[in-house]
Amino acid sequence: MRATLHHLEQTIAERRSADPSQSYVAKLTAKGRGKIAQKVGEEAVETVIAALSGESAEIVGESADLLFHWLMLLADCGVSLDSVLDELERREGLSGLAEKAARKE
Ligand SMILES: N=c1c2ncn([C@@H]3O[C@H](COP(=O)(O)OP(=O)(O)OP(=O)(O)O)[C@@H](O)[C@H]3O)c2ncn1[C@@H]1O[C@H](COP(=O)(O)O)[C@@H](O)[C@H]1O
Repeated sequence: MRATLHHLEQTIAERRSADPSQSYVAKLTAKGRGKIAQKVGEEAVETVIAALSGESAEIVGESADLLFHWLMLLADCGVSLDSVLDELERREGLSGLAEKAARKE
């Protein structure tokens, strides 16, 4: 999971400055952060609709679109994927500590 997302993060970083006529990443980047954010919102809504329909293939496809556009938004904001994954791992550690504390009570 980490490796796939990191590879896509790297690809996006490389394609941002490509020829917009040859690259979707470059084309959307050129439209600005507002448009990238809008795409994230649209793909999130499409993922929700797919989830409510219960169609696994739709959920997979829309989730992939969402993650891809979310990575594009992170790149545009200069935020690394690692910083988000690190935050999730920090929270996992916190919940582990909370569980240990609860067991001691
Ligand atoms: N993972 C993706 C990926 N997922 C979705 N998309 C594109 O995202 C677009 C948005 O989907 P929509 O259904 O909203 O289509 P749309 O109607 O064209 O949307 P609008 O832009 O018109 O709003 C589609 O054109 C898809 O082709 C992607 N485009 C690229 N990638 C990855 O990015 C890499 C670099 O792509 P290029 O920049 O095109 O070289 C590729 O090798 C892939 O690994």
